[in-house]
Amino acid sequence: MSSSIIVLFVAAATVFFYTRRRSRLPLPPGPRPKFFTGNFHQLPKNEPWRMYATWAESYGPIISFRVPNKQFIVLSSLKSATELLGLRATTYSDRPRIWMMELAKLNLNVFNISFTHPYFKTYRTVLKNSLNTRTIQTYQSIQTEQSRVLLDGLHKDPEHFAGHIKRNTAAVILYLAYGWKVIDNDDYWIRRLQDAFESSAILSQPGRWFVEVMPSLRFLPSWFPGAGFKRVAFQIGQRLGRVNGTPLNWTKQQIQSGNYTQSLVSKRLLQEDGSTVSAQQEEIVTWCSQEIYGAGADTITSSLTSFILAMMLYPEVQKHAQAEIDVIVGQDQFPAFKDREKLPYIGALIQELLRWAPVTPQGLPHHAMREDVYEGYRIPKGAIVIANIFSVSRDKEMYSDPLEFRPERFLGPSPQSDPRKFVFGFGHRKCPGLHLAEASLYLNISCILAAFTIAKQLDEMGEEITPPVEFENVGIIWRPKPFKCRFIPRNKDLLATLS
Ligand code: HEM
Repeated sequence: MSSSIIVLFVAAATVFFYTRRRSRLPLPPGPRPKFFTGNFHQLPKNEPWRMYATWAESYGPIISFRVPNKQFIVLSSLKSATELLGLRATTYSDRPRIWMMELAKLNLNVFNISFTHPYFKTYRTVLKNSLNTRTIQTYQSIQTEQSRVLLDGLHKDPEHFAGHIKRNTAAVILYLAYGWKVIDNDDYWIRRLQDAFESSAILSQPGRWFVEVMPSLRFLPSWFPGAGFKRVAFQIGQRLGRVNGTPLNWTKQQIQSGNYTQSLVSKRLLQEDGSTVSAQQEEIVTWCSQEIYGAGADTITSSLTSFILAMMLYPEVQKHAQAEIDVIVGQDQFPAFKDREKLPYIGALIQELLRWAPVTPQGLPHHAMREDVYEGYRIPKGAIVIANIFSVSRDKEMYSDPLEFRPERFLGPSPQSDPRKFVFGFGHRKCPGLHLAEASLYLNISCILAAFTIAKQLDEMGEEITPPVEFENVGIIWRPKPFKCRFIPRNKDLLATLS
């Protein structure tokens, strides 16, 4: 009896002292907060990752700051991001709660869903099954078809190159998600989905909604003065729900008619014995298919637009890549998927593109599910943990002259660190679309380089105009600001095969 009491006493004392020791540990260093508002006043509305990078220069690779009701930890080195978000994934794979998303009833979407929600694992399985390296091979024919449409658009209407790129990425995703074939530039669904996703981005806009600072406000009735945020959330939620149900219902009708194309939705809804799936399974398919559009279209579009900008600014890189294509593929055909392994410079160019212009410079926020200790610092339970992909991509110890676009850095006997270790995120939340993204980038980039030379615009005197290299963020996506360029055909015979 007495020995059990001693054991219990020792255990309790150990827990007590250990917890005290942990909670006495300091938070990672960071800018001095104000008493009530924390560091809110220092956070810019746009490109916050630049501010985090500046702080990291003063305070080191692990920093902390706070805004009312939220503690942030920002990881600016590959080591810290990998060790926490990757190696300790069971602690860091949750997402922070966004109350406006919950009020709009959008919290079950793939990006926001809690790691502990029973749907989480099923989402990842559905996405993995549709986006793994083997399955994406079945999308090669639609990718090739849409790549030809893109080249044709760039040839006939180069001024609107951004629109052609957008159509290309959206068309591939709508096809693989729903079996829907885009046949013109002004596709009804692309317009509606785009519109819906852009309007929903304001729900998670940092600093916009006071309810994120004072969550108890969510209990106010929507008619109450000052509860306008609830009406906004409700309206956006309703609107998105209506838009998102439409393509899924279309696929269901196609399945019922017996005349349908295999897609993520059809594979999930169609039981082998012909029976219908449960409402819960249908809900899972609805979220997964709509989020594939939300996640896939804008990201690849941003990267392809950055590619056009980089080729215009670095003509010697462009020439090198074109020379590789000409030698390996020849000048009488477009590069195909079968040529991918034989084009190492194109592979390195894509790595450099992902590093030089990271599509999501601060990824998506992770959430600490329990208190943790790292390098002598305390990471409190509930902290929002951000991997600053932007800082890592500009880390001078990993990348010499990081602002330069230099694919060579990934070639030769001692290549620099592969950016795919961080640009697609970490741990159990790592991007499930990375293989599809890389395949799309490969095909479109190699075909564009085979067909055109991308060049700067000319002024009235025939002199080249160098546009400023300016990026903007739309939600979490970073993309070049609109710019002009020329697509000079390299091979008229090859382009003639498009018509
Ligand atoms: C260049 C293209 C892309 C980049 C750079 C990119 C990057 C990322 C990053 C950084 C995350 C957050 C990971 C984390 O939380 O640690 C993410 C999540 C995600 N991505 Fe991508 N992505 C790209 C393309 C795609 C594509 C094409 C798809 C689908 C077809 C896709 C689907 C998703 C989904 C569903 C998530 C949410 C995963 C979750 O929260 O569990 N992404 N992506």
